[in-house]
Amino acid sequence: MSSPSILSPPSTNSMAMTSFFLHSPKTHMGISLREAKTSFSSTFLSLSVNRKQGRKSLQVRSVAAPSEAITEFDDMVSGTKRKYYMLGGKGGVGKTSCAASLAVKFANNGHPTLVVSTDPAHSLSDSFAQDLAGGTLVAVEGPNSPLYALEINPEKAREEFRSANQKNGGSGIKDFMDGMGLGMLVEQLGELKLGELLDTPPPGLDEAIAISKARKDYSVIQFLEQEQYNTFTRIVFDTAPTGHTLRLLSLPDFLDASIGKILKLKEKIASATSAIKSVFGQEQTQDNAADKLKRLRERMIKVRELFRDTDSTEFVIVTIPTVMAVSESSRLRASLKKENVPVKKLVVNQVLPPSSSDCKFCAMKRKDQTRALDMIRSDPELSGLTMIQAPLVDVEIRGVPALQFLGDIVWR
Ligand SMILES: Nc1ncnc2c1ncn2[C@@H]1O[C@H](COP(=O)(O)OP(=O)(O)OP(=O)(O)O)[C@@H](O)[C@H]1O
Repeated sequence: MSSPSILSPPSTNSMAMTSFFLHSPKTHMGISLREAKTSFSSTFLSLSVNRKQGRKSLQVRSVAAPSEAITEFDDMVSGTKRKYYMLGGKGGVGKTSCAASLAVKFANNGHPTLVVSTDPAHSLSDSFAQDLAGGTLVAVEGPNSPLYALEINPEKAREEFRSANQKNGGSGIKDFMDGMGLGMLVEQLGELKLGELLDTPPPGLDEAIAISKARKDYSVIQFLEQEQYNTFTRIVFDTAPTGHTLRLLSLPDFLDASIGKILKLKEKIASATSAIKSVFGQEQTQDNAADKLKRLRERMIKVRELFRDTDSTEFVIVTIPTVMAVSESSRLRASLKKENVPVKKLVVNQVLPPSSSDCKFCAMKRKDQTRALDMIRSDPELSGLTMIQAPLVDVEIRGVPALQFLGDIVWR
């Protein structure tokens, strides 16, 4: 089965018109652009086929159906206050495609947007068909408003962390933690044998590194605090598969608790040293370490609040219609609930579109998917979420035009 390739740049007018040149028109299993017209009812896709240089030019115009005057996407796109969208779910279900298509759609709707991948197995570069590696902000070409992407590499950062940790005297750790924007923590905890503490990294540290990134300019805290990021009104996270994401989300709590304990210890040590020093008549050297730690703790609380703030943050679960993926999504939703992370939507990706001429394989597959969709409807964790069904399409979703096409189907 040969995949059609997308060769043309997108049309960028406000009617969400997408123009594709397709080599082959459709396959049996996935939705062809023509089938999209009848399958996913709240968007009407009016298609016209032109002959141009021997290829078919297909124009897709999407118009909101009257019954959906206020759509889910209207809600997501409205307002210039910054919003964070975190997309997560089981490996391979389409998190990156959905996150990238959402970012493109935000940018095409006037939002300067940043899309960040915290998945160790990055596929943002593949998804945008552009090299985004290197751990710095890279401009994505194509959308109407600025769209930047950032791939954070936790594996590499962890290696840096370990080798830094093995250096003598703790300066390596200090340099590395400085790079992560946590240098202050090292300075203040120098006498508490931080090296030993860091030698046995607590759960969630990988994610701390991933999220704070080797360059402090790109840590989540920086996104919150630095003026230069004020321009981004939408930040979309393509998160790592479920387990990593949960650890990441519980991290602010973990750090909060750890810093709380360290603070108490620090205060005890400070009062003990000051008692000794006063006996020997030395000047009291109680530094403001405790204050600094308190400030760090407050910043961590800010991050935690961000994850839990229903006004600014939403975690979108992405799944596919299989029993295994649905079961995992249900567990993810339960864990997110426990963490008080707001979840409203469930994207069910790769749903077979209706067809009057199913082959045996397609009919079986459809039956399977119907069972999984029913499972979602009766699942106590998932049934309350808004279900967004995204069709299995017959083109590989790569590059801005394809992402724009997917975005116009999924995010309505
Ligand atoms: N609706 C769809 N129709 C057809 N193909 C799709 C669809 N959604 C995603 N894909 C394809 O599925 C593959 C996996 O998608 P993607 O990389 O977005 O998943 P992921 O969940 O981010 O994966 P990972 O967990 O490995 O990062 C890609 O080749 C992508 O093009």
